[in-house]
Amino acid sequence: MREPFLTGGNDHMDATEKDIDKALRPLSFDDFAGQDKVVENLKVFVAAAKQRGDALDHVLLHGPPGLGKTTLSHIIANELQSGIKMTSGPVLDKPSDLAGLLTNLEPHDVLFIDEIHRLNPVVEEYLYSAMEDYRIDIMLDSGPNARSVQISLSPFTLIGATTRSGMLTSPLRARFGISSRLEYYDSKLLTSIVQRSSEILGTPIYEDAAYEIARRSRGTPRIANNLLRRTRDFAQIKGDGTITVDIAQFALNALDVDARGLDDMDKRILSTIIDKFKGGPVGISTIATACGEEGETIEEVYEPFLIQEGYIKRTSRGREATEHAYLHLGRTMPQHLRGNTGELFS
Ligand SMILES: Nc1ncnc2c1ncn2[C@@H]1O[C@H](COP(=O)(O)OP(=O)(O)OP(=O)(O)O)[C@@H](O)[C@H]1O
Ligand SMILES: [Mg+2]
Repeated sequence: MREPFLTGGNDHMDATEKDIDKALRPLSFDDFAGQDKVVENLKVFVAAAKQRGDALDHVLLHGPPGLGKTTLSHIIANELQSGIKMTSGPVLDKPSDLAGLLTNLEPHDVLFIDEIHRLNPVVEEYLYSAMEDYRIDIMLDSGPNARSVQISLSPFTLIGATTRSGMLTSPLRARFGISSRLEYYDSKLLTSIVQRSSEILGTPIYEDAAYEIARRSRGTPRIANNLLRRTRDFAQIKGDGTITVDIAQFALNALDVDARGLDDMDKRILSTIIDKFKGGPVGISTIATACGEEGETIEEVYEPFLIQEGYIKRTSRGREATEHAYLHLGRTMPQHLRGNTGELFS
């Protein structure tokens, strides 16, 4: 398993870490760095809905973990000056769970459903009429006494977040009027995020040190903030509390984050493809078994970055390591594999 602080949400954190996490979270569009196009559009849609006195249309936010989907949802609710209720796909077990949440919404409130690709299909059916007509039909009793009652809901905005938009059913996807994809951040943006976070934490940091953390954060603000927190520990214990580039390099090496931001599991995936499967093509489930990780996690968390950075290729026959991956691991790509460009197939 990958170090938990690099991947998942904040479930593993203790109270203080959660407080820090909260303090670092941007609260308005203006605090939110990057994703310019997404943010510009959302600003317009929010302002227009407010001006008309309507609920904002339903929003789907998709993209790899840690890029700001949950953060943006809170920002949207803040900017709408509306309340927000949070839940997640796997938690909504029964239609009554959903009905309970929906009937408690005030007009124009936001209902945030994380991991919306993991909704129970029965619950999902109920969501359709809620999204479309702001009403739900609930069955009372069963057998001969069964009857359905219709409950009207306040106009609300559903914000769905997912790392796997491909797994959404098309009826659900079609009910989102707004769909935004978050992309990985470049090092410059991440540098400014690291600088902002250090300021909030009260930790002095040199710009080159912020950049060092940024460029080794897999394009992901959550990872940048986590690496910053750990680097701050090293600065406190091994230095005078200020984060210099030397401290940053020392900390990142100690955390097994390499010069390109690849961590232990990334490297394990690449070396598996190269050493065990002669560079591929090899299927994701085979890679997963060989690496001792869930296939889903590899597909959601690791692979998108490795593909974007050009270390692996998805072909019709599976995943292949690129020459870039061979070089990064200090290997030479066999002559017969060079120029063997598999077609992009997803
Ligand atoms: N644009 C940004 N500017 C500054 N900080 C950001 C930005 N985006 C995300 N963050 C920080 O990164 C952390 C992770 O963001 P968030 O929890 O919103 O990601 P997510 O996309 O919901 O991830 P997951 O898919 O794992 O739920 C947040 O705590 C926030 O502080
Ligand atoms: Mg989230």
